[in-house]
Amino acid sequence: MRVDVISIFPEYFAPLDVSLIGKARERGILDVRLHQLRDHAHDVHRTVDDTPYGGGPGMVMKPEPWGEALDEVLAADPTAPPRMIVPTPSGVPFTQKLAMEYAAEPWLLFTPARYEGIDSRVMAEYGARMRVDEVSIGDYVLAGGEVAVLVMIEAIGRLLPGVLGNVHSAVDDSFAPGAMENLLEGPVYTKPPEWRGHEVPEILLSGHHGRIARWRRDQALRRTARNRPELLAALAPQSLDKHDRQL
Ligand SMILES: Oc1ccccc1-c1ccno1
Repeated sequence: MRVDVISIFPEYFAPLDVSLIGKARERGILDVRLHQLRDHAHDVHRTVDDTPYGGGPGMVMKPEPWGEALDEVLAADPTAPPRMIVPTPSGVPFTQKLAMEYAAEPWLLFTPARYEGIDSRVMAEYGARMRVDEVSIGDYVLAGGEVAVLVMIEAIGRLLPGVLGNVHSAVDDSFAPGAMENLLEGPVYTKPPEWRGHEVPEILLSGHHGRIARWRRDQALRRTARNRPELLAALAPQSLDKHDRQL
């Protein structure tokens, strides 16, 4: 997968050089290319923003630098454009389902904005040429979209074939399709069996895989009921068995 990011702070993406995503890049699974938006602002101050038409607080990102930067990226393959993702508090929710959809794409283009956002004519111009998604990573306001892009690249990148060492990790994720879909993951334990007087639940040392799976599902249901009751309410009734309903 190719991923292009246009930003005035490309240095924000240094974390993509390390750990899981860094290794995926080294192995050629992920090809991340960063572009400095200011290289496409040609005045002496390399200006990328201006005051909003109609008044109001803050500044809006000018269309010209974005247009030049986007045209340069798209020139790589004009016949098969990327999917453009615009992080914004006003976007559709970024979910595991959307991450899986994006993980199937050959080319993604992220356009993190600062200030009050990008002049809307940019999305109108490029929306006529390719799929442009406005996406939110949550109901809060950031100083800019770079952190949102980091979140999305990690969530998408870990789903690419060959990135996760243990294929089951992605399948067993919270929110991944399957038996635990829309349930939060329960508690996890590792050695030592006792630590500061806290013992590992006996069932996990029993070797009874069926009972262990049942215990883990119970713990997932309890944690989901406690922390995200709306997810439990949204579960299809047939996805809860007789035992689940007794909890
Ligand atoms: O708060 C933001 C500011 C700029 C770009 C994106 C965001 C955002 C907030 C939540 N998801 O995206």
